[in-house]
Amino acid sequence: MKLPSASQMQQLDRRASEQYGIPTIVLMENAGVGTVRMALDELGPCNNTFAPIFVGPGNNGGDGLVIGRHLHQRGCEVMFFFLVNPEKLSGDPATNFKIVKQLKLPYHVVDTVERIGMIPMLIAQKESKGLCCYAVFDAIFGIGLCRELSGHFKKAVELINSAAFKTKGPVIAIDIPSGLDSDSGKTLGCCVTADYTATYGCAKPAHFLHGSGSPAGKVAVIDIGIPPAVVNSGGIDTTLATDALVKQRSTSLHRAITSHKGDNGHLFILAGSAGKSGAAILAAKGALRAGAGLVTLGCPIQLKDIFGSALPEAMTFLLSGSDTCFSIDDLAVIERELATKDVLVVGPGIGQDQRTAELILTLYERAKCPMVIDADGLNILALAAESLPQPGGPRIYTPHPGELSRLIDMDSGAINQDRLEAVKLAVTKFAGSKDSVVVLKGAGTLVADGSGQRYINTTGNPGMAAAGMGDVLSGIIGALLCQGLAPTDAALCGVYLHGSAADMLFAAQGPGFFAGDVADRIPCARRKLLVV
Ligand SMILES: NC(=O)C1=CN([C@@H]2O[C@H](COP(=O)(O)OP(=O)(O)OC[C@H]3O[C@@H](n4cnc5c(N)ncnc54)[C@H](O)[C@@H]3O)[C@@H](O)[C@H]2O)[C@@H](O)CC1
Ligand SMILES: [K+]
Repeated sequence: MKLPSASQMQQLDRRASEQYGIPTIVLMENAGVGTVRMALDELGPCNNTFAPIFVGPGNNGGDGLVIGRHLHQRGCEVMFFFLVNPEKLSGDPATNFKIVKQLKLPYHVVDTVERIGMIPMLIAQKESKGLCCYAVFDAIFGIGLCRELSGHFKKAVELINSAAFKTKGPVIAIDIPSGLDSDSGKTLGCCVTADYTATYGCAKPAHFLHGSGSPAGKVAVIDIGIPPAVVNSGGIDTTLATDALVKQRSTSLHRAITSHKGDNGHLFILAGSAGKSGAAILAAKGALRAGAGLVTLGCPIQLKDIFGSALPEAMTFLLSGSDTCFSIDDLAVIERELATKDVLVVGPGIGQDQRTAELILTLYERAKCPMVIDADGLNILALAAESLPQPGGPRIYTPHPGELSRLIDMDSGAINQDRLEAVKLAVTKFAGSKDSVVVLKGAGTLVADGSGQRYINTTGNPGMAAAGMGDVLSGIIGALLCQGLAPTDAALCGVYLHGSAADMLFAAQGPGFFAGDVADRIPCARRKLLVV
């Protein structure tokens, strides 16, 4: 599912009307009718109910007027609350206002903070007639929002979000919750927290950038009649990682009946150090559960006993360059080992010892195989950012916002304000080459590649904010690369499977599961996706 930016969406609307002659008022009518159908499907009939509709100054408000008209036709008592003087509306919203007036539908102008304060009393009058609220419709601002909410606009949003209002009925946001920036997901002052969002033509990035905590609630995409050819030629570079997309990108993971371990790749992992041996075990576990044929853990001498006994399915390769950590003195033997391996995972728990840093930077430059770089591997790259060599092969970087902040020298607060832009910056500024992929972890994990494509993941939950989750993910991505997926697909499918496994645990028991539990669920998540 393509996710256009606000300006791309405006272009799609424009092309539908200018190139194909579809009048914008028809698009608006389709939007309103589609929303009412969605509401009826979700909430049941609306006769003998009432519905407050908050109407803003632009076309989003116009959608609200169409919705009100069609609810009225089905027996609902609509109450329009205009946040601007409706006589000053122009274009399609003005036309729809004229129809509302002809139909003598009741409306109130609430264009000051004081007038917003009167809304609860007006609603109480409806309730005193024994009517229940069907839903509250937020048609204040859509993708045309261009500055922070203030004054009575802010007050209206606060009223919709207030505890007293929430008990009245579900909130349905029109196109996008008012106050939410469509491209970045940033809240401009404050934003409506909706139960449902009816969005038009295409969903927008902001609907999914907050992961399972989205203020958009359940999102329904309403077909308003924009020809698919317009959407497909819109140059949209952001895509939602849906079940269908991930299925399509992972079909090559299907196992032949005659498959043997040699067919499924050999992963080499450099992870862990004294006190952080668990990072290596979790990465190896993630990789084995995600189907890597063979996994070998590079092993500093001091960790020999732990690595040897913790996970019998993984092999170990003793590295004697340093007792406690990986070292540049291990380079020759590691390079020999890599000749028989398909993919390298580096970073979880390795620390930032100078000898380790030299090793990682040299491998970054020389290893021809795909390399997944996580945690301290990323911190080492960040410290060397000024003189970073060109990578020797495909590289997949898996930072969380703090690590990305060090990598691209951008404040992590600024990264969180616009994660889509930050991940794009990272893949161009830092990663550079066509085969580079950046995975920005968090609620609504992002994947960006050197071709300019960006993906928003749809799986995962707050239970994943726990130790070792990233280690498991690096192993999963390494395993998918081993099984032949291209770097972008390995990252995309890896984050999806990781989140999907965690979602099974969250549904069964809520937060408190371990990273290792997530690894153990990967085969179920994979089976759900691939059937085999
Ligand atoms: N153009 C089209 O063909 C279609 C547009 N549709 C609807 O139109 C919406 C976009 O319409 P518009 O471009 O008119 O934009 P909006 O309706 O989102 O609002 C833009 C108006 O709000 C004002 N504004 C922006 N931020 C403000 C703030 N913080 N405080 C006060 N005023 C503020 C702007 O100056 C402008 O007057 C979409 O989200 C969708 O709901 C749908 O009807 C489908 C068809
Ligand atoms: K809205």
